[in-house]
Amino acid sequence: MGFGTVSRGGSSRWPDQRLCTVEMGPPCHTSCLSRRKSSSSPKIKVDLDSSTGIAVMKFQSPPVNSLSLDFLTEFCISLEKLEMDRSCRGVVVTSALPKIFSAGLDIMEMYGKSPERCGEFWKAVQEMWLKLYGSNMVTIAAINGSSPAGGCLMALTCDYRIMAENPRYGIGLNETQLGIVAPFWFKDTMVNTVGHRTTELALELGLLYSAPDALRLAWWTSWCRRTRC
Ligand SMILES: CC/C=C\C/C=C\C/C=C\CC/C=C/CC(=O)SCCNC(=O)CCNC(=O)[C@H](O)C(C)(C)COP(=O)(O)OP(=O)(O)OC[C@H]1O[C@@H](n2cnc3c(N)ncnc32)[C@H](O)[C@@H]1OP(=O)(O)O
Repeated sequence: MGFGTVSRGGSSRWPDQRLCTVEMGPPCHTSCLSRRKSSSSPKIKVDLDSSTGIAVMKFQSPPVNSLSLDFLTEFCISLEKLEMDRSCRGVVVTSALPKIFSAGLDIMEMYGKSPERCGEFWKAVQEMWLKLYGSNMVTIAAINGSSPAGGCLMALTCDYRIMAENPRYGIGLNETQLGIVAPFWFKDTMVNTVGHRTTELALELGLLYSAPDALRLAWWTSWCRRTRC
């Protein structure tokens, strides 16, 4: 499947300044509650605070938030709904599970399935990327756990990234370590963030980075010491 032109940002919902901090705590006052809209699908929970215009999209698909066809479909529908809500200016994607942001593409979707099902799955992967990359909202990945391969793609596709520091959390396009090749547009998304040389090395070796190492290579807008964002 080819790609059309992707528009990125360019709406009044974009702030002029780079966004460096994200308020992710509970509502400060009960009056805030009335301005919160929540929706939940089996794998994704969305909370939109209309007073700030910030939505938090939490992945809740145990054990590892793998990107199955169902997950990707729910993700695209949730993002579309936020896109249509003019009160929403930005969205934070994060995980409700401990230790895992997303394990990437669901391996079980790529094994023993019919060509039709494979086609549907692959289209959903591309759709996720197109919708996230082309979003008019400010998109932020709050990476509170491991994020290999497709999980890393999702984070790289956002405008900004913040990662929790924990030596057990790794992020990267590690497909080479798995004996598969990262598709060219996975690679391009990484090049856009960290440049050619770093991407070349990372993909050749299938590297997973810790938060401080990734920060050194300019992956992040910010990082935090708390293990849970
Ligand atoms: C169909 C395609 C058709 C056309 C496309 C054409 C071309 C495209 C070709 C190739 C695509 C290339 C792109 C690939 C991108 C990807 O994302 S591939 C997926 C890569 N991800 C991984 O390999 C992740 C592997 N998992 C881990 O490293 C660890 O599980 C993780 C660090 C995430 C968590 O570790 P831990 O907390 O110790 O948990 P466990 O390892 O014990 O795992 C718990 C259970 O979760 C299952 N699981 C883990 N990862 C996945 C996954 N990606 N998909 C499905 N299931 C997963 C794991 O098996 C355990 O299950 P169990 O409890 O044993 O039942």
